[in-house]
Amino acid sequence: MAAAEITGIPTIDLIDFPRQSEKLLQACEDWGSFRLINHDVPLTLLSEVKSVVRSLFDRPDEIKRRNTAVIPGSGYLALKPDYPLYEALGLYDIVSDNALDNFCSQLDATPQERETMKLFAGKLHELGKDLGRKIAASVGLTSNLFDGWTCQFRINKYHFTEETVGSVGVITHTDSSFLTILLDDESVGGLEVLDKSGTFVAVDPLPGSLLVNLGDVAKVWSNGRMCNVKHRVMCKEAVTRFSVAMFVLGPKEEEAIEAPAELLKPDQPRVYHPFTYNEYRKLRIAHGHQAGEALSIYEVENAPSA
Ligand SMILES: O=C(O)CCC(=O)C(=O)O
Ligand SMILES: [Fe+2]
Repeated sequence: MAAAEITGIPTIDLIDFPRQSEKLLQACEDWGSFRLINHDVPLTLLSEVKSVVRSLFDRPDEIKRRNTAVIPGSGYLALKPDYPLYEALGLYDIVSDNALDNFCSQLDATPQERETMKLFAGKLHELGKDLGRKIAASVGLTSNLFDGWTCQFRINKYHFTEETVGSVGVITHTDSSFLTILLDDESVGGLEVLDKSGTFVAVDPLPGSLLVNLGDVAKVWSNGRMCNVKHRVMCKEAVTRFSVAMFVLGPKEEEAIEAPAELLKPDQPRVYHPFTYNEYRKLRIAHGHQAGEALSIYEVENAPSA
């Protein structure tokens, strides 16, 4: 019997390392998106986080509006006439106890809700750092790649109804981060990633798993080898959808993002000039670029196009 055709994003089993190192690299290069199974974030914590998220969005409007942005786009995003299905709350710098406490206070979180968010932030931060080491190892580097990097949470609510089935929840974009760990909805689908042939592929829910999407910083760090996956969220059914994204953005402040020297070869010279994350984020927003187009500004002339 012919082998079944494999469709959809790859699955990475975190307890099968270093055996899956090559598969991880392939997933980063071919898709820029993969499911993570056998992570060590307890399932009970995942479902507690989902309850906290539902309850935070149920707060009155004036409370949600206290969740102001620390950097552009990092705070509360209300439903808008031209963007009517998507609402979000944000927490910039999940690693700082201060920022986490601030976020919880703004939203009048109960002590138990605070505890859940703190536990979840800690677990996801550790998972992020583990992925950083594994991605570095997959290209032959021994590095605590994400140590000291800034991480941001965005908590998403999609107001899907009968009338909105078939319309766009979030438009096609890339994440500006190195990578994003996503706790997607355990039962409501809608996320789609663009594959290499330019076709959107549905990412179906898999309860208990997490999802990783690589962003623009990963493309630069890998000298153009890894894919900053374009993705969008479509309304497929009339059920409210929730997700939580943790963006591993980039090194703090003035530290530049660039491909490490070990990844450069005589026939693979540097593709992008170094830049800082904040500089890039500002540029992306200023140009209204959503899908990594701003990276072209940093392209090194005459380098092979990525
Ligand atoms: O909700 C999702 O599944 C995806 C959200 C997303 O792409 C984002 O927050 O950048
Ligand atoms: Fe995204």
